[in-house]
Amino acid sequence: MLRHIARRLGSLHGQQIFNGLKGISPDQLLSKEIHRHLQSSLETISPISTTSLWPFSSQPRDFSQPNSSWSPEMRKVYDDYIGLCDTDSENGEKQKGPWRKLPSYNRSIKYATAGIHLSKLIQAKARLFTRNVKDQGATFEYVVFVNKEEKRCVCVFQAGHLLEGAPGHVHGGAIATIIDTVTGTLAGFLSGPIMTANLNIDYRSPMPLGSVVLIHSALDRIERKKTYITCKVTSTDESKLYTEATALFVSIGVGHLFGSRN
Ligand SMILES: CCCCCCCCCC(=O)SCCNC(=O)CCNC(=O)[C@H](O)C(C)(C)COP(=O)(O)OP(=O)(O)OC[C@H]1O[C@@H](n2cnc3c(N)ncnc32)[C@H](O)[C@@H]1OP(=O)(O)O
Repeated sequence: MLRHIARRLGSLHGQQIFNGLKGISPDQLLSKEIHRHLQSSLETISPISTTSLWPFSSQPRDFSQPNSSWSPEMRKVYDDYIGLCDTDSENGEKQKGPWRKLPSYNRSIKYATAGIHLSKLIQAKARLFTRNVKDQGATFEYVVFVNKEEKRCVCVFQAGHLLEGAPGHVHGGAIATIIDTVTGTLAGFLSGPIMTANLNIDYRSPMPLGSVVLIHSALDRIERKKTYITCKVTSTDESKLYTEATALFVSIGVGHLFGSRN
């Protein structure tokens, strides 16, 4: 079964996992041995900072590209950060910038289900929570820029009209969702595969629907398997504080995703 899973992962990562499975007899497939093989195979896989985790297509759609729903404010902040990313100079040389825009896809690996077999229907329809509404601008419009050297990231987030909680304002759960996403993206970028263990949020000011805000996340510390991230949500000029948060992410082995705690 796991050999089949590795094949279905396809492309780069699946092939690397599959190579790690060669020579394993069928009765070993569900043993602890398999988790060790998967783990050592995954150790050869580049972290998400260098390659995409997308296993289905060589050209997935990046949902964090500008679209017509973006307000001028969203577009301006995006352009400002793009200006701080790597650029190609006129003579064709790459100029290093401190920031990097991360791509954002709307699906993840469908077999990573902690051992629960998903129906074909769910496999086909599963989508990332923050990217599952087709109507552009209706929910989460966001793009994450990461600064590897400073171990921090900034997300430019435009909160759509379907995220209403208190009248005219963004739902606290939607704010928690985008904070979990951004802090989790940074933790994953720095520490590899993680899951959220704890998220503490202080809501300081109500956020009007349609707002464009910055979500600043930074590494606090790493202790063994634990990656602690701090987070502040502000207006784009940083004069107004909307939300503060701290998050703990725990590193997981591939066995955690495939149904064991190894
Ligand atoms: C592509 C787009 C990407 C977007 C990013 C999305 C990020 C979003 C990520 C999520 O939302 S994940 C979904 C929500 N999270 C979960 O469903 C996690 C469910 N919980 C678990 O699977 C496990 O409890 C968990 C992985 C969090 C911890 O696993 P273990 O309990 O096996 O951990 P372990 O026992 O090895 O503990 C490791 C350390 O973490 C500590 N720890 C674990 N859970 C903790 C907790 N809740 N609070 C504080 N400390 C905790 C634990 O005490 C220990 O500390 P020490 O190293 O000091 O001994």
